[in-house]
Amino acid sequence: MASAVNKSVLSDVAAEVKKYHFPLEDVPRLSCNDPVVEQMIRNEEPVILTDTNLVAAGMQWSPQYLAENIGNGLYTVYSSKTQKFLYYDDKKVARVPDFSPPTVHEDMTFQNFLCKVNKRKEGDRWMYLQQSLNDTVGPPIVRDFTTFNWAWISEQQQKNKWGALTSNLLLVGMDGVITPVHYDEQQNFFAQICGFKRFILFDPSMFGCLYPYPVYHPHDRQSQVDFDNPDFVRFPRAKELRGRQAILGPGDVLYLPVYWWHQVESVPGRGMTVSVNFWYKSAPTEKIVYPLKPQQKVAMMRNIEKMITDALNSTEEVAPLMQAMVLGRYT
Ligand SMILES: CCC[C@@H](CC(=O)O)C(=O)C(=O)O
Ligand SMILES: [Zn+2]
Repeated sequence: MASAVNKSVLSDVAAEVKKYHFPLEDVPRLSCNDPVVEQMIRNEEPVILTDTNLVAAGMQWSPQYLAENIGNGLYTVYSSKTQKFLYYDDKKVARVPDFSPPTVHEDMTFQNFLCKVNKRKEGDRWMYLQQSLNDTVGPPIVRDFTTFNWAWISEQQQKNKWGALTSNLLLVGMDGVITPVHYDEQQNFFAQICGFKRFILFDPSMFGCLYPYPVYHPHDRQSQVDFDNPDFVRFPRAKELRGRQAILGPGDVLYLPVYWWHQVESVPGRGMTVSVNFWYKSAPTEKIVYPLKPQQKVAMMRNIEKMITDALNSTEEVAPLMQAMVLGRYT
């Protein structure tokens, strides 16, 4: 099946998206039947799949269709003063006394969310609905959900020995919203339904150039580098960033490997976006093979940070202890 997204539209969108200080190479767009795809997924390389038919009847999930069919359940809607929706973990806020949450979240019906978006005026807060699909959705949505291409995606899960499907997040964004650069600890098949999303991706070995917040911080897994205004004094190695770009249109599915950094932008001027992601627990490490993969080193650094923070029972003492271990001895 040909790519549902028209190539000339994709090149128009590519010309519209914001440019940053780092070079970007295009992620390949391939048919899911291309033998190269199986190898790329096994090697944990990002790839855009143009013909999975993964979300099938979900392709009719326009914001209007969802408002008419999703029922009157309450959904999590984040609002932000800016276009950026920097994720924070509620459970870690207590550890950072002067932390001020960059977004506010409230539960509301889908209809109320859409009404607020349609009534929004210049200067009002930006809004982004992010809700795990669960059994509160209306019967038509449940029916559509059953038409997803579960045979194909379960085959990927089994072939790559991934763990359980942990959630399907329904993402409905205003035109122009941005999820700043971060990594997740799960494998992700990301299905684009409405509008266009531009992914900026960096492989896990770029950890040293993206300066994530400390593990105990509410912004754990998120980079401290602001791509719109990079602070090269605090974060000098951000100059070394070299990334990849994936522009997704309706029907496209991105394989986003675990620990790969990504910033996700709902392309301005192309309408509201609707996406559904599929998060899977990653495969357990069967046998340690050297040299270790960058992902394994990130997991190791996380465990060491957690262990030291818990053992010291103090966040302030972590850096002095690690500096005492390393400065003048290993550097
Ligand atoms: C809360 C998850 C947001 C999503 C990015 C986006 O579509 O804005 C993402 O980061 C992911 O699927 O991993
Ligand atoms: Zn993510």
